[in-house]
Amino acid sequence: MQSSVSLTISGLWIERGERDLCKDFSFSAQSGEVVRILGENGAGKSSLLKVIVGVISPLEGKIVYSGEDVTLDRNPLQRDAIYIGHSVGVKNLLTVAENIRCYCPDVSPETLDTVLKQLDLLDHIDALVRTLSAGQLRRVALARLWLTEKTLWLLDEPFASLDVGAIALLEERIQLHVSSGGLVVLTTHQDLRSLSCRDVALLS
Ligand SMILES: Nc1ncnc2c1ncn2[C@@H]1O[C@H](COP(=O)(O)OP(=O)(O)OP(=O)(O)O)[C@@H](O)[C@H]1O
Repeated sequence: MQSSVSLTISGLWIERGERDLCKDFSFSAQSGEVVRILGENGAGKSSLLKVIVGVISPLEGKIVYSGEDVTLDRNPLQRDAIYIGHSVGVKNLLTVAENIRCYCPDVSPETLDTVLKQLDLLDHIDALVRTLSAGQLRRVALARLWLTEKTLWLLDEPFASLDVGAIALLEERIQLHVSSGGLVVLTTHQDLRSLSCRDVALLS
């Protein structure tokens, strides 16, 4: 994991489906922080994360990652980042283990077992992910999050579909990640129990 990172967004303007989102939006964050993007349904929170990771392009604005202008080329940021969106990014025709190995090819069988056990997925290790529940699918994405050693976590509604135990586990892991130099930008409509975040509001 890279030791210290920062993200600065200035003058951002996103247009989606002829709607203006985040007009003249700016924020800055650095290693050690959890930034929670707040806003009503449709305010543009998911769109903002997609812009940061480079899935969609803004109309205007500047994105600087760890001192480097990445507005036109998000590669330096993408190398350090993991983005988990609403659809969690699993391949339906692969098993749980195969899905995780797609992203983490070097994971040892022991480490994989340990993480799947923590997430209560060990009994499903050879199950096709299309046979899993919504919460279990999200747990597969969390296994990926634990195992890929990325500094910048971009998480869109990461607590969705999780039960109380998994929410507590995720809050704990996020806290641990930022304590060891990570940076987390997330969206959630969920009340968080133990996680301290800095709130950044997106006005619609
Ligand atoms: N693929 C798309 N094409 C056109 N417009 C889109 C697309 N995706 C989202 N939008 C529009 O962009 C706006 C912002 O959507 P976005 O998903 O970013 O909001 P959000 O704040 O994450 O909402 P929620 O809290 O409901 O998840 C909405 O008006 C939505 O209709």
